[in-house]
Amino acid sequence: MSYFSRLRAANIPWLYHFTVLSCSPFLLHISGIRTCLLLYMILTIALDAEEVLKAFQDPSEPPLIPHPYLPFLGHVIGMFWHGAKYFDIVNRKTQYPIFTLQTLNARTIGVISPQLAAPIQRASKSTSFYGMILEVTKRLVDFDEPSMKIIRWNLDDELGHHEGLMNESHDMVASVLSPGPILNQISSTQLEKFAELLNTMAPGSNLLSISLMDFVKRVFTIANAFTIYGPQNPFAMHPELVQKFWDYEAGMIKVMADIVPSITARKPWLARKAINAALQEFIEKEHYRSASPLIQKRVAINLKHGLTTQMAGHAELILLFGIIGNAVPTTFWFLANVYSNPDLLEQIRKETSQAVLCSRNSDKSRKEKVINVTKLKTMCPLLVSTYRETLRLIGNLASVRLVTNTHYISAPGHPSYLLKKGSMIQIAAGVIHTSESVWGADAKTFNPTRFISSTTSSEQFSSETDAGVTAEKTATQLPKNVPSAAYRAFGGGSVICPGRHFAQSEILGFVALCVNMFDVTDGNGGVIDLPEKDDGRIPLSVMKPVKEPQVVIKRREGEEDVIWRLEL
Ligand code: HEM
Repeated sequence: MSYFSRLRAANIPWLYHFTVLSCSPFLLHISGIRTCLLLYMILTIALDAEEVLKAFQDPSEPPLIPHPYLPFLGHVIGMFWHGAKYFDIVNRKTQYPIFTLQTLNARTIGVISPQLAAPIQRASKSTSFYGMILEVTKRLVDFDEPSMKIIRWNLDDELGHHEGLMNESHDMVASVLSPGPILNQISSTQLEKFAELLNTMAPGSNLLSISLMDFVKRVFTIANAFTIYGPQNPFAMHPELVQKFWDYEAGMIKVMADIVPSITARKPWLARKAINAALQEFIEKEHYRSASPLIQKRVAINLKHGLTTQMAGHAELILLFGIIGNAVPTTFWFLANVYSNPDLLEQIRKETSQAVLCSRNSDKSRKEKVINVTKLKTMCPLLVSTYRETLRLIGNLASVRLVTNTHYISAPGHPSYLLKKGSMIQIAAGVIHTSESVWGADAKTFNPTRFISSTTSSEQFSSETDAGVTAEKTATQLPKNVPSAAYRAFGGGSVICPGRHFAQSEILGFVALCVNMFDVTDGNGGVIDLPEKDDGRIPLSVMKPVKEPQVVIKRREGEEDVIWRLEL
């Protein structure tokens, strides 16, 4: 199709333009014609520009969807207004597997098809994750320009080798958090810390009245800080920072907007200042020397490449967010899904009892129960499947990539698509996770058995530990016929979340411990209501609830004096 035919076919009111142009000389004076034509030109450019861009687009590019009322700005406002839901809104109208949105002077490519997501996340040589997130990170943690220069150096191997701070740090994090002895050691410390904290939270017949989210926040922040950052971590040295971290987390978008944040985002901005100061102290006083290998190596890399102690401290803020920012809301939803459904709770209690070992403590005065997390992964398919299903329905964080080299992608059943250098890609996890064509007619509903396979030979979900024990039913990575790129809770490709193995152990262990230790009810002793998901925010992590439920937590009857432990 020639450019001319494409222009003719575009959604442009040619008759209106022709009428205005041909009638204005007869209706207006010379000076009036000039003003009129000027106004007309501005209006035309403004209103039809995206249609013209669409007509001149390379036919192999993902089709451009012009905004119906407000070119250049309309889609940007839509994304801010509707958050991750915006791709769903656009997709419902167009049903394209991949499309382009003009966002100011840039192009955002929305990917709705998991078949096309697969080659995109594989093309790590022509796309960049860091190219998209570094500017956001700079604003989030308050990096200065000299640090950004160090961080940006050879970011995507553009100098032909794999050196540089980000490359070294990425490879180190991926290696330390991969299945193996270091990860096992970190996970074991974390599980022991969870048990130590929970044993003291609602002891004996005491009742703990608390917001369910605050309960998870408190335990996860203290335990993760201890496990990853060591006994002299900033939260142990300054306990008031636990609340401040979450004050910051709640206002990250406002801080990131960076419009006089000391006024427009005062609470999160002040909270960040306090945490950053404590992180700087953590580096300057060398408290990281007693932290996990992950932090010891990370700080060493950052200092070696020339970050100041202050900036090396700031750098930890983004990792802290990576460690607890997703794990906390995920655990909240996992608990909410289980405690709001008495049948599921009963089944999970029964199933996890297989992984509980009973004994007596050293002086034989109290009963001790130990939950083995390796057994949870291999013998408790319902627990594992509920975890994965929980993540499927709350994981709407788009995988973002910047196209660094113009290239084609292809996938079975689709034409080849041209992705041009400079375009920003967003693989729309939220849309893919709830697509009926991918997950079946019940795609939008919670089905805790979705990831259970009835065959004994199916792929085991547990990858990091010895999966010697097989159950009759096993939790599978994916239900039959669902392509692997359709499960996007942890992203995909070379930057797939390196913390996913750690997250799985800590979350399965924590939830199994809670269901075995506690009854969790609403204020009147009844079953808690499942809160509504807030899917209208710009997501930086998995979805949050619209309202955080208040709950009452107490030890299960007959179990009041048991000492609980978790082991890997
Ligand atoms: C349920 C919990 C978690 C979820 C849902 C989650 C999700 C994600 C997602 C979606 C990404 C982006 C990947 C992409 O765009 O392809 C990511 C990256 C990352 N996550 Fe996680 N995450 C979780 C827990 C953790 C934990 C516990 C850690 C650390 C111990 C961690 C460390 C990281 C890091 C360092 C990255 C950046 C990867 C890179 O630079 O290559 N995450 N995570």
